Amino acid sequence: MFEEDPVDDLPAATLCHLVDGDDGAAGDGQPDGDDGAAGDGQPDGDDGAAGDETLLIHKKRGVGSDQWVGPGGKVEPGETVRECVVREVREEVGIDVLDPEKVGVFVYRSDDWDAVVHVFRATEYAGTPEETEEADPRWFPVDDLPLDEMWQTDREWLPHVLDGETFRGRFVYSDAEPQEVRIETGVAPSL
Ligand SMILES: CNc1ncnc2c1ncn2[C@@H]1O[C@H](COP(=O)(O)OP(=O)(O)OP(=O)(O)O)[C@@H](O)[C@H]1O
Repeated sequence: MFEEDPVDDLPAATLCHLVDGDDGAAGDGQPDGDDGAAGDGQPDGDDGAAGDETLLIHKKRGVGSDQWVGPGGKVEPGETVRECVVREVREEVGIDVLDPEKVGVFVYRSDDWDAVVHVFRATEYAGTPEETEEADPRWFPVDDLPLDEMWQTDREWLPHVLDGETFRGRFVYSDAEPQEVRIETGVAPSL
């Protein structure tokens, strides 16, 4: 899938999709939010009524600003992708992800930025997500994502990732519109 891309020469970036179920497994030992209020930094969930939720950020700046996206960012020199995703989630929303697992990878090409994006899924974290200069976090039900305000290609792979599947993809954008979309699911997310 990436034969045409000199992936070793592309900048690397990460994304984290934190999934919090209603089984009490995730979180920091505190009760999950129980008032159902959106944007309280707590997943709904310990009343058995809600399904899984995932943490998205409304990005205030940088690539993809003004959209909802998983927390993440660019890999720094000398850093592994796993170290990057842990650092970026801490910087952007103030929590520590404890069990990030790489579940996907995609090559992104556009008019002004190319990258290899490493996608992680996590279910365990410590702390409470908080708004920062970079990001406004909010929990969304996995079956009610704000897809109209996300990268268009997220809809191709994010439901698979939230379902625990792996994927590889290649997305070419021009004028903020996808021109080429290739995806394989159920494959090792190597690179
Ligand atoms: C179809 N294309 C895409 N779909 C979904 N997400 C995408 C993406 N292309 C880039 N991304 C993510 O966008 C962030 C950029 O990084 P960004 O936040 O600008 O970097 P970083 O936090 O290091 O910021 P500074 O450069 O220090 O400002 C980073 O998470 C990266 O994975």
